[in-house]
Amino acid sequence: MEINSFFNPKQSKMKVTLLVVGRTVESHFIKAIKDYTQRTQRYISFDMQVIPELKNTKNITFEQQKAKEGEMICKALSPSDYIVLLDEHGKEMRSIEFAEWIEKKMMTVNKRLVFIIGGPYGFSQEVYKLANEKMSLSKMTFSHQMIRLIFIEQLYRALNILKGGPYHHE
Ligand SMILES: C[S@@+](CC[C@H](N)C(=O)[O-])C[C@H]1O[C@@H](n2cnc3c(N)ncnc32)[C@H](O)[C@@H]1O
Repeated sequence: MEINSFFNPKQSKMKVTLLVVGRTVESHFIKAIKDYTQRTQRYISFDMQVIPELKNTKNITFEQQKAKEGEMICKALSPSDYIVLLDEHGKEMRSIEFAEWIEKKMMTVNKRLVFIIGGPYGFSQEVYKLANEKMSLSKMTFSHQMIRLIFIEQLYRALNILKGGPYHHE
């Protein structure tokens, strides 16, 4: 990849949102997510939007939980959003390929680029139908809490690659 150290992500109109289901509960993830969020915000407009977790899930099936979470995910989206589901069955990329991908999106997406992490049982069919793309961060499955940190670190890494920074070594 040709690294463009003059590239200025702040000039892009694109806003990146990471949409998640349920608050982050573990303090070690909260701390690290905050750190990588702040680093990422030096480069780009980025926020994490949290859909409140469902209450009393013991009395409903996994499918019912996915459907209810799916309804809330759909409500949080708007027709102008470019939607990417983080999904273990999606397309895999190397970090440098993800940097190139995000650079293209900065030039073509003028509104929100929304990455979505599913709840503990994944996405409902309604959410899959809205997706523009599906992206995998590994063939392995991570918890819906842990993948937040893994994704934000990769986003920060991609932006640092585009700026020609020292964070990524290949
Ligand atoms: C515990 S996983 C759900 C697993 C569920 N069996 C499924 O098929 O989606 C919770 C969420 O974390 C995210 N996730 C977990 N592992 C992932 C991976 N390797 N790549 C991308 N996203 C992942 C996805 O958004 C998923 O909906």
